[in-house]
Amino acid sequence: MASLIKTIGFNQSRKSISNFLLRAYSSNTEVPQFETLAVSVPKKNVFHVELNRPKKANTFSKAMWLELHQCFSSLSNNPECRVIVLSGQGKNFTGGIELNSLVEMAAAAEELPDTARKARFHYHFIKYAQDGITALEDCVKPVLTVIHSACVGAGVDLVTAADIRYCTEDAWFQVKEVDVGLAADVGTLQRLPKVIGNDSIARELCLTGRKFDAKEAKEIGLVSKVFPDKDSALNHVMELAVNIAAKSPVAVQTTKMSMVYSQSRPNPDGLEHVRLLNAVMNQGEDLPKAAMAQATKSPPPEFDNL
Ligand SMILES: CCC/C=C/C=C/C(=O)SCCNC(=O)CCNC(=O)[C@H](O)C(C)(C)COP(=O)(O)OP(=O)(O)OC[C@H]1O[C@@H](n2cnc3c(N)ncnc32)[C@H](O)[C@@H]1OP(=O)(O)O
Repeated sequence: MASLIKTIGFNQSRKSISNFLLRAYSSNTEVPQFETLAVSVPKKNVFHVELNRPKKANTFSKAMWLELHQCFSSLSNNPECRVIVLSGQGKNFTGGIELNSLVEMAAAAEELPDTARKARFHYHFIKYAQDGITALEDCVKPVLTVIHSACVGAGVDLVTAADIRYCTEDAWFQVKEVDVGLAADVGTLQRLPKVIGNDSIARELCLTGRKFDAKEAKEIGLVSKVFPDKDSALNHVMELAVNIAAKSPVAVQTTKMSMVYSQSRPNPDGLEHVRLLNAVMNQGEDLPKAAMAQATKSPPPEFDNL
């Protein structure tokens, strides 16, 4: 390592040295590549997924729905990945669905000969889009989001499928589907009321499509913290991600699975689910290792990837 640093040269700043080491570290880790998403590994076991269509306000193209599904499914199965940070590149988090793709979808369905075939086409397209969003919830690794500027339409569907949401002071939100002639169909109507725990506010936001700002998002519980800007939000979220990534992946991932399962089920079902999960997971090495460290006030132990 010393010779590696020497070759970088003395005139480079500390920051550029750490960036170099970051890239060197990343190159040893398998990082999936996509057209509409940028994936990097800024910290050990922490993957950063960025919506990457900044010139088009990170709108959801047909490819983006599929790539979200592929990306979060692959990270769910990647043992190196313990926590995922999700944010957007450029000026906005996302402007929602690419409006021309909605028009194209309607036109393609119109080409079909009858109602049954048109309906089946719409059904498959909606499922295709839903799968891109639900992939965040199905992913067993926690997904922490940083939302800045516009988070419109499908953006709200996306962030309500994540585990933890932070935003910047300039963030604003809009469940805009009703204004483009649609009932939101990729998750907001199901998840937003549960996320904020207030059905009346959720219905008001979904039925009116009115914009709301970061302050209101915090008040209603859509986001848990508001930061002055994207850099400070990302710095904070990376610290949080590192903290979670250092914990037992068995405990963290089982916690997420149990909370997702229990979100829309009666408590007895959730309790049975976690009983069955822990009947298996408690046989792993993480429980005795972590419990012993706590009991003896030892430094936190290291855990194997899962
Ligand atoms: C089965 C799937 C069901 C899913 C349904 C989902 C529904 C929805 O998401 S409804 C919401 C649809 N989105 C909108 O109505 C937003 C429209 N856009 C805007 O309001 C603004 O563009 C925005 C606030 C997002 C950003 O404003 P800003 O001033 O920062 O940038 P712009 O110059 O307006 O945009 C930059 C370029 O991006 C293009 N663009 C933005 N949004 C969309 C969009 N939704 N669809 C297509 N293109 C979009 C914009 O035209 C600019 O492109 P260019 O002119 O080539 O520079």
